[in-house]
Amino acid sequence: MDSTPPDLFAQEARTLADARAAHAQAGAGTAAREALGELIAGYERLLRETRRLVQRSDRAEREMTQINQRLQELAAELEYRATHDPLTGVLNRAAIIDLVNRLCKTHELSLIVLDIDHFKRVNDSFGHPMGDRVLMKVVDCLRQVMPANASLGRVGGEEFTIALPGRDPEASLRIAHAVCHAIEANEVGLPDGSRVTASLGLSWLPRGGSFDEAYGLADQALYSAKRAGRNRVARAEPRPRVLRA
Ligand SMILES: Nc1nc2c(ncn2[C@@H]2O[C@H](COP(=O)(O)OP(=O)(O)OP(=O)(O)O)[C@@H](O)[C@H]2O)c(=O)[nH]1
Repeated sequence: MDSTPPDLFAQEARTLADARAAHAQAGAGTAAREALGELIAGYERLLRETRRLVQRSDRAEREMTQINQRLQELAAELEYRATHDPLTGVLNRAAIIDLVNRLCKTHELSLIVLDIDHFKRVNDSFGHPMGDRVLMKVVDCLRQVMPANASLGRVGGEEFTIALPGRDPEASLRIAHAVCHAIEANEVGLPDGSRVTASLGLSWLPRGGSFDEAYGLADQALYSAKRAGRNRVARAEPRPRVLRA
């Protein structure tokens, strides 16, 4: 198939060819022939200049399209960097807080706060890069067990939060236990073969809550789980739903 673009000035080129032919046939030395010759030269110059301007504007349009595309890519990259944790790729603190606050307006919501147990020991015994590796492995594991509509964020060094919108307290508790077991069963490859475990605090709020409220309750529960021996789930008393009369 011919991919050459149609000549925008085909009509003008034909007119010029006709004028050249008329010029060739006009009687030599006549004023009309001379005037036609000047007209043809001027028309040729105009046509050449117009073609050049059109080419330049086409090139500028292509460059603008490329710049626009690059700008869109950069904006998406910037948005991603502003909302994600660079190490693990999960939502960062500000982004998960924002998301939970939005979800709370329309959903009842459970919040899990998860803290890796004795994580300092991992860093101290095997070095910071191994600590980073454990964080990434834990996130991989969480992604595998979390329900599809759950959201995961990193709220602190070795502390993550999972938002579970639209789940009742019992279903959320089952998910929290599944998460806790999955982390314990996960092979993270520590040099001494030891397991990594986590403690989890769980809170549940009816629609209309906030991140601060859900996090405060889950954090207290997490503290209880740590005090009770770690590698377990503790939950805050679910705040009762307000039922319409
Ligand atoms: N490798 C690595 N370590 C981190 C990162 N952020 C925080 N930490 C470390 O996480 C550790 C947290 O330790 P602690 O708050 O004492 O808690 P813990 O040792 O997990 O003890 P418990 O929570 O009581 O079970 C500290 O050693 C921090 O340096 C990180 O991005 N990478």
